[in-house]
Amino acid sequence: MAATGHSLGIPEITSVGVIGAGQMGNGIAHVAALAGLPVVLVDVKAEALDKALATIRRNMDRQQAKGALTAEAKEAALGRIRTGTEMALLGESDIVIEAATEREALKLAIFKAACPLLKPAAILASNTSSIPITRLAAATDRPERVIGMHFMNPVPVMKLVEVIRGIATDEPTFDAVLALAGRLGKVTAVSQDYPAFIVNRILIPMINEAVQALQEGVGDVRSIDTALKLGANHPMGPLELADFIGLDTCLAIMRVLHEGMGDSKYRPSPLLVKYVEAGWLGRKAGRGFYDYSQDPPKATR
Ligand SMILES: CC(=O)CC(=O)SCCNC(=O)CCNC(=O)[C@H](O)C(C)(C)COP(=O)(O)OP(=O)(O)OC[C@H]1O[C@@H](n2cnc3c(N)ncnc32)[C@H](O)[C@@H]1OP(=O)(O)O
Ligand SMILES: NC(=O)C1=CN([C@@H]2O[C@H](COP(=O)(O)OP(=O)(O)OC[C@H]3O[C@@H](n4cnc5c(N)ncnc54)[C@H](OP(=O)(O)O)[C@@H]3O)[C@@H](O)[C@H]2O)C=CC1
Repeated sequence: MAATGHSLGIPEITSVGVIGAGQMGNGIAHVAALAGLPVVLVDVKAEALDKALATIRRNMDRQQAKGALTAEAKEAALGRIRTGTEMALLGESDIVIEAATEREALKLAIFKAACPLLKPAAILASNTSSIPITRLAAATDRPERVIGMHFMNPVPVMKLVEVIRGIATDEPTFDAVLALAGRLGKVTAVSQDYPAFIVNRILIPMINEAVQALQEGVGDVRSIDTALKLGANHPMGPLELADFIGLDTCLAIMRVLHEGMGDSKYRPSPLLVKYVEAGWLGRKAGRGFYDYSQDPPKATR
């Protein structure tokens, strides 16, 4: 492990820990392992880890089929990923990137539990979509080494990492994370620590508006998605994208915006709330605005 030589002694990042093996956690593990970094992926459920490893292999197979990856490079990358349900496994990681469910109380509990197990110099990053980094940092023993490292979904494909400094985040931590993002082949955009940062401050209210338009009957699911795909050249319609992100995550982000900005223009659409209450969370649940038990998926309204 090479030292960077700055006064706080934060090491150059040569190993990565990831907490939460859902769609984002598996993507972050994927790109870090492909960049040659040893990765430890931790989740509360062993089944989530098995599923994540299968997803990573499937996505790497796809890259191999396209000629972007050799079989040897794929096996080497997969061999760099260790998984487990114990957070103590993160004790050797230079950076730990938290990618658990978008719930502030859960993230605060994870940060509190993780700190005593990490190297004193380890950076603690959150992939949160919306929760203030300063608030998460304040729950730790190292607020200067806490930072937002917000990857986009699907991580292996999307170029951007949004980097968010909390009020206490120091320069070496910021620099180390910019360097890591570069090593992962990503381009960074720096956001101030305001609710939902840049991408989701703009993207999620658009999705919420699409759900509101659906609720009001302005158009059905297909009309709304077709309108934005062909009318604004979006790769996915807003309802298809909401299903892809996860409706629980979209709702959690709208709630952070609503509370954090104190402005009624951010109120979540009641129909979005109803879908989440029904457990229709999108692709990961098999049903959201589309029903994925059918091929092609069938619009639900
Ligand atoms: C909520 C938050 O906090 C922040 C967010 O992330 S918001 C969400 C941001 N993401 C988006 O907006 C995604 C919008 N959608 C898209 O860009 C595209 O639909 C998509 C890239 C996901 C898929 O594109 P597509 O053309 O429909 O599908 P497909 O042709 O199968 O895939 C395009 C490429 O991505 C690759 N790909 C797709 N999913 C992949 C995955 N999970 N892993 C690895 N590669 C993947 C494909 O192999 C293909 O690669 P090539 O270009 O080398 O051929
Ligand atoms: N979905 C998206 O498009 C994007 C999401 N994000 C952010 O990334 C984070 C993860 O989102 P996403 O991957 O979509 O969510 P998922 O629901 O796919 O995955 C979250 C994972 O975290 C696990 N988890 C829950 N509690 C713990 C815990 N205490 N310790 C370890 N793991 C835990 C969950 O397990 P279980 O299922 O058992 O609860 C699940 O496996 C969120 O903060 C989200 O806002 C950021 C960018 C894009």
